Amino acid sequence: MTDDAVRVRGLRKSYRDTVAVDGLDLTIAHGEVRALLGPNGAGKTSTVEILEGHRPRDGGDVSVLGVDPAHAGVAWRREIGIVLQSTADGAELTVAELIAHVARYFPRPRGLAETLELVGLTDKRDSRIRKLSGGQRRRLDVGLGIVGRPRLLFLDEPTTGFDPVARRQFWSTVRGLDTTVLLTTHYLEEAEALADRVTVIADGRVVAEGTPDTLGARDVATVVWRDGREQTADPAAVVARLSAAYGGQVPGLSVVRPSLEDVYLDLIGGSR
Ligand SMILES: Nc1ncnc2c1ncn2[C@@H]1O[C@H](COP(=O)(O)OP(=O)(O)OP(=O)(O)O)[C@@H](O)[C@H]1O
Repeated sequence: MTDDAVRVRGLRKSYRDTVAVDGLDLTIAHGEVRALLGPNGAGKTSTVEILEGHRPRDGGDVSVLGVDPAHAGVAWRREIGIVLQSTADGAELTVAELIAHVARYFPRPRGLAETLELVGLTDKRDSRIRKLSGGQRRRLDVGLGIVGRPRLLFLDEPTTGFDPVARRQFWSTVRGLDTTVLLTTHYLEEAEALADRVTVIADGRVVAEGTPDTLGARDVATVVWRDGREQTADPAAVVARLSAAYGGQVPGLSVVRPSLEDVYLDLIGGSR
């Protein structure tokens, strides 16, 4: 086992004249939840499909669970869980039947009850798949992705079309998993809720990487008061200083931190 679940160096992929991935580096530690963010066409899907072994690359080094996906076999594939954007097939089967069916492909699958519990579908075990709501189908997709106990789970825009309640339920499902996760999403809130680290991609390259709290100098706050403003990583100290200077209340005081969306839009600004 290598130290990292994913290690990518100088990844390149072009489609005819379009450079989709342009020298991308990515390292994901075991157990980490990593979010991949970027505008439409940034190269996220191309990158993820190369990591999944579903797309050939033009250049660069790729190691996923210690193996090059371009030459990986069945044993490696069983350690990978993939939840695509499409929804589950098998509309006439029940939830339990489909999960049990998929479980047979794996050497040591999770039990049916545990899988249903993890994705919040225990009540739906005997429902036909065609009768599930969109959000329930998506949870079933995740159930199918984790039933084989993958060491690495790919989630591609997992909550597109979810209502806010279903989205939060889904987030708690993902937080309950004990596996490395690579998540692509267009929801900044989702990245903030789930990811240990965030990688922002634009034009096929990494433009920023960090924790959701510190990405793009997000930990720098602006202290504004009636007579001035100051940027600082320690707003409490600035407020204490001002308070002493004004002898108590600081007139017109506010402390503002950029949202993850603010820093994200700033980071990709040049690529649009
Ligand atoms: N099969 C393909 N043939 C030709 N060009 C492609 C193909 N797949 C992707 N591209 C192009 O490669 C670039 C990167 O696309 P990719 O799908 O990797 O981006 P993405 O970040 O996943 O975008 P989105 O957020 O829209 O899903 C785009 O310019 C896209 O048009």
